[in-house]
Amino acid sequence: MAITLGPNQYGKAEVRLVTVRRDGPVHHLKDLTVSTSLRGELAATHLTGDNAGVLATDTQKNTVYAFAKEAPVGEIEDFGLRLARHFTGTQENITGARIKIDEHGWDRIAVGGAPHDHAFSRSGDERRTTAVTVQGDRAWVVSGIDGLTLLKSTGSEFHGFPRDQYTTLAETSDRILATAVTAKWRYQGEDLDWAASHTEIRRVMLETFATKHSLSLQQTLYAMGEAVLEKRPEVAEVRLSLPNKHHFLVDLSPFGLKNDNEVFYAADRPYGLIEGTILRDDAEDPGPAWDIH
Ligand SMILES: O=c1[nH]c(=O)c2[nH]c(=O)[nH]c2[nH]1
Repeated sequence: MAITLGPNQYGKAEVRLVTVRRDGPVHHLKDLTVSTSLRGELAATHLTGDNAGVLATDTQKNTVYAFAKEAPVGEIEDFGLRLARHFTGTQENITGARIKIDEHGWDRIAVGGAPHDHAFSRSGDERRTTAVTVQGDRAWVVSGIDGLTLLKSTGSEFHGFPRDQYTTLAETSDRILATAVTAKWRYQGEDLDWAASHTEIRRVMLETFATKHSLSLQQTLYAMGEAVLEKRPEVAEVRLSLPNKHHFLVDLSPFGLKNDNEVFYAADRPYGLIEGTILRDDAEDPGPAWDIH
């Protein structure tokens, strides 16, 4: 039996980086969680412990902080591309790099109705994300949204599903539909206005969730991805992971009360998990863009 080293990568996970841009009295915050992963000729350290080609994960973390000082961080996609190209361009045996970045939002605190110069409140659970992969001369950018919780209180049905001896779920023509969106979209090209693209993709997905009458969360998932591809030519492929955050009608009959679709129990777990990919049939080869672990 022969044993070999399979695919591997290494890096520093979840480097917490906060920058303050001090342009006069109005400060600008960036709050990022950055993870680096390097790939390449790394057999020696695994097989013999020879670390001559291992750029320490501590150095990778320091590079993130130094880069944040040396130039404005800017959009997360650009920061990721700069870091990835630095690692592959300066370490002989490092041929590939993936930089994952989550951006946490902050809102200015309103004081007397006016946004404060330097006091902020966290925007909530939603994060803007990116995963930049550089392999040789090529780059792939997959950006997205995490933790965007949505709910519609009508305009959702679920019926017509098979019934077997284990089925108890009642058919419904009017239910709450709620989810927490994890979306990832693969860009074609990298000379893009990342922030504007993110804003528009988010808007299209939200509008579709709100306006598409839903016969299943699967149908809503497809509609959201399809709308993004129809409206945003820079996107080749959309992947969505949508937990079905069940809201069960509470049985009020023991109290002599009728529940007219008004009182719900918001279940925590288990939850349905609906996942899917929507893509252009003429999209260019995804390369290593998705092989994320
Ligand atoms: O939109 C839904 N899709 C399902 O596959 C499913 N399964 C289930 O129990 N409820 C729902 N809702």
